[in-house]
Amino acid sequence: MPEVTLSKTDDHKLDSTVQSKVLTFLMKLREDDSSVGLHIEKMEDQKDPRARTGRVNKSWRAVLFRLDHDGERTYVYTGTYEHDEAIERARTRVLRTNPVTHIAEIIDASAPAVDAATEPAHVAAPAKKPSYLGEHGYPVADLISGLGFEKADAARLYEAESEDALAALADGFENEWQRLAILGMAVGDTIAKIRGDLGLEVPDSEMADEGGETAADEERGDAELLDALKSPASQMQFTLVGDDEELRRILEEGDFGAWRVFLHPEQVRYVERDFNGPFRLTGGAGTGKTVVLLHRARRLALAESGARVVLTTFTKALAGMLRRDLARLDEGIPQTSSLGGPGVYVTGIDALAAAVRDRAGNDFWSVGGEAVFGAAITERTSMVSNSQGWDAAASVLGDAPAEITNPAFLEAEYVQVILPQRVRTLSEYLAARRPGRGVALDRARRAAVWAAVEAYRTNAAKARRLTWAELSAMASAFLESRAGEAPADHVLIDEGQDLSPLHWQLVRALAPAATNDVFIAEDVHQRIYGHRIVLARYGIKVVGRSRRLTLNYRTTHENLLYALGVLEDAEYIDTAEETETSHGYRSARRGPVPRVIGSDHVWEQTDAVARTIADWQAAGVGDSIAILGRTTVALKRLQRQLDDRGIATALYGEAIKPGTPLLVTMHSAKGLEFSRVVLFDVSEGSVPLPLALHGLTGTDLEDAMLRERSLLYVAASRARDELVVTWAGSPSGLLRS
Ligand SMILES: Nc1ncnc2c1ncn2[C@@H]1O[C@H](COP(=O)(O)OP(=O)(O)OP(=O)(O)O)[C@@H](O)[C@H]1O
Repeated sequence: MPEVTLSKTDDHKLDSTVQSKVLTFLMKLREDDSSVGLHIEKMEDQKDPRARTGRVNKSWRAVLFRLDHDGERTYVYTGTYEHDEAIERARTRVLRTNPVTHIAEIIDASAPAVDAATEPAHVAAPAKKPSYLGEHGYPVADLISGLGFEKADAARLYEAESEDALAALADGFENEWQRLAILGMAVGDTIAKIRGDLGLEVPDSEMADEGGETAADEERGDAELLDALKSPASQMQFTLVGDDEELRRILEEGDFGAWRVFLHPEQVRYVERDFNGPFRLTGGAGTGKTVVLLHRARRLALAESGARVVLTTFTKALAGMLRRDLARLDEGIPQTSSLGGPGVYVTGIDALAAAVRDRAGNDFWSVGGEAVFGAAITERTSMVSNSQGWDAAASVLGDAPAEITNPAFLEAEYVQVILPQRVRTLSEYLAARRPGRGVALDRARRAAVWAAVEAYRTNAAKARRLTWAELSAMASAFLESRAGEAPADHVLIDEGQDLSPLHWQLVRALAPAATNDVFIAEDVHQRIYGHRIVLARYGIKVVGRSRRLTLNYRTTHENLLYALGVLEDAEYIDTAEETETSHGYRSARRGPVPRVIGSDHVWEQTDAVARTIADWQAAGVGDSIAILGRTTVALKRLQRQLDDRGIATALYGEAIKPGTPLLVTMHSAKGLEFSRVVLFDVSEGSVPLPLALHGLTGTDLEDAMLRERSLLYVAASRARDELVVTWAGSPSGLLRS
């Protein structure tokens, strides 16, 4: 039975009847390639002796390459085309191992070859106009002997006069590695970095000579090619199919399922590598961090039977998506619904604290109470948000300065200082360190704050309520008291930037320090909850153990630039206390420049939104449209107004007819993506939301402003293809002029 390796194709764009014929064809091929009806045929004058076509139906042909080794046969399927085009491709394309990088690639051997005698340096000489690559220190010889470009291709790239022109050329190249290398050069990566990103370990001395003869490479053995197909850089484009079901899924899902199969070599590295302690993967919105986490969770769960893997994130909704996507990735991954059980336990971080409580039984209230409150407490029956109860507690402070009577200040002090340090008495509070807290507190002020804390705790005890932050603190304390009985071997965290100190303490207590104990995906630019924190303070040391992903899979280049523009003018410090940069992000896809529509009046803005949606729907893009707004109230009002204009929409979470545009708050949009997005009412007075800044001063105010900026970035980075931003009156100060 032959094996089939699929290359990334555009087959999902084919008519569905042709697609189903392709599936039947490939299933038959896997069964028996000599079966009548497949018509596996060679071409006249074909450039690659391995090339074949196969009959999908009367008008369509599959283009294949046949490899034989050790009595085994493998077909590399490269797509289905109309008869004549298929014949032409099979005649002219060569599947080979790149002589420099050993990546498997498909080249067009009909392209006129550049004279082999031409010195590489002279290839670029005819370009009289300024060359972007030339001016940015990429010698043409390096493109050829460092990255493996053909001379003719290197010459073509040298003709690009700007970064944009260079990036635009990427689309015309047939192989993933070529497109990524070009995008890398467009954003200024060195050749060494590009090689590193592609996972090319071959030392320079082992590379082929500059301009090595490609004809000789065509004759390399099938065995070598089969080997090359397995390299990480080749696996971005080629995948060996395990069974017919997998074959069907890959063909049907096309681009949407690509994340399951065609990982970037860097993603593969972070999935496969073992780390001796915590590791942090950073990267902008859409750079595939969650995809790495999902694959890594699978890897860890399947590597060792009985492994207990916890996969967690900030919200319940995001955890639900992780659970769904893990099953999508591989139904065979054992998922467990109980903490401490073998398999992957996927849940939100607060639910994780609740799982520790439920597993612990009565001891939880005595051990946790003692550690956090100074004495055992009786069971609390009502779980409430961290903000609840501070208004009443603040009232005991009478006419103390506004800085410390502000409920948001008190809540932050409690969650960032008092609970993480398990401060139980006034004297402990007087001695507590308050790093990163802007408002200075002398003895008298600390005593006043402590009085508010005591009132808060007394009120909560009476009402038998507990906040999620307190629950986390108690859960960590409980786990610490049971050293040697930790319920997890590996904890993987998504959206790490949003977790609070108490969450990190919980993470630390869940899995003992060991190989692959903690793996964090985070993007500090997307911190929309909580405060700036330093991980090392909570026993998680990631300094020097952090890497960054830069290739954006989600949005077009144009949308990416726009979203990144929102971050300009602000400084972001990450959890390892390093300044986060947005430098080097790139996207392989192109699309229209985002449109900003300003209106004098609110009703004009609504008209503009209605027109935009109607245009998209008229153009047949009914699917995957979202309108993102700052608050649910504003979105509900807009929904009524759009309804009056004949545009039906649905609030996110409601059962809807497929194709209905969704109204989503910017917060809920985290983790989602849509083809077309309207960012609604990014006006002064709406974004930042005055209520989110109310009463805050000093660092708390700065932090809240940063969160508002991040929220806009999160929202802008949800659009895959098209982005429209609207405002009324005056634009938000967070929008770029
Ligand atoms: N190797 C890949 N091939 C194709 N698509 C990919 C790949 N990796 C990720 N994607 C797709 O890119 C999009 C973004 O991926 P993902 O959600 O993992 O990014 P992220 O970095 O976690 O984003 P965010 O920070 O915005 O949540 C998803 O649609 C995902 O399926």
